[in-house]
Amino acid sequence: MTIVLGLTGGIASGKSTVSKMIRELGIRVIDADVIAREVVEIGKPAYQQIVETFGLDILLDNGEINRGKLGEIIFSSEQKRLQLNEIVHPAIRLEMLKQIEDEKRKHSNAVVLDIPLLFESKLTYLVDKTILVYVDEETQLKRLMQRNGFSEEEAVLRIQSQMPLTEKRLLADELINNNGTIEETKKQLHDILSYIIH
Ligand SMILES: CC(C)(COP(=O)(O)OP(=O)(O)OC[C@H]1O[C@@H](n2cnc3c(N)ncnc32)[C@H](O)[C@@H]1O)[C@@H](O)C(=O)NCCC(=O)NCCS
Ligand SMILES: Nc1ncnc2c1ncn2[C@@H]1O[C@H](COP(=O)(O)OP(=O)(O)OP(=O)(O)O)[C@@H](O)[C@H]1O
Repeated sequence: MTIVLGLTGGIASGKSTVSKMIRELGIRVIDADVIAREVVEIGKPAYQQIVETFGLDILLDNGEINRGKLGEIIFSSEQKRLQLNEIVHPAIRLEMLKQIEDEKRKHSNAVVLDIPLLFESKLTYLVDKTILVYVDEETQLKRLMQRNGFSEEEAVLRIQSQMPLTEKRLLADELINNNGTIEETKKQLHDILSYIIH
């Protein structure tokens, strides 16, 4: 039996940092953000729908989607964000399901889905257990501004487009507090995995 773990968090809460640690243990991680990029490549059905919905202005000179520009649009309008979600989420979900099935066929002990919107998109049915990487609001804002070079306003808009981490904490099976050092986070992860995966 392959156990399917859902790794989630908020924007810049540390999911990628934790998923890298998981990969280092030899466990396969399926990254929803990577899949989200692949399903909107030129020529894919979702690409066409995005251009029809948001117009040619959101394209770069080479025809690819200008992610910075599309981000500005969808993180400042809930209606636009829901429109984009409706276009891309079904394709992301299908691809994630396919990759989970691949891993089950290989009889791996465990596979991890790294997916920021696990709770918002009600996708917990895909996984056996959920692990939340959380930080306090101040740390989240600071790390997001630093990593992406966003102004406070841009960073706040993105954080507010997701379910608050305080709410996600009530929904998750396991919690990793990532306010501290990388080593402290790694220890929590190892403790959780050694208890879940035998
Ligand atoms: C708007 C886009 C083009 C911005 O691209 P960009 O390269 O700047 O950011 P990236 O994709 O790396 O996402 C960064 C983080 O933003 C957050 N985020 C992304 N999309 C959304 C969304 N629709 N709602 C809430 N938060 C989101 C997530 O925490 C994600 O980890 C891109 O995020 C996108 O296509 N989003 C829609 C698909 C989606 O929902 N992805 C989230 C995982 S399923
Ligand atoms: N414990 C930590 N101490 C200091 N910095 C950290 C820690 N954990 C993560 N970071 C930094 O915070 C930023 C956000 O972390 P990371 O990219 O892992 O978040 P994420 O949840 O994957 O983000 P996203 O939702 O945008 O994909 C990165 O710049 C990362 O290097």
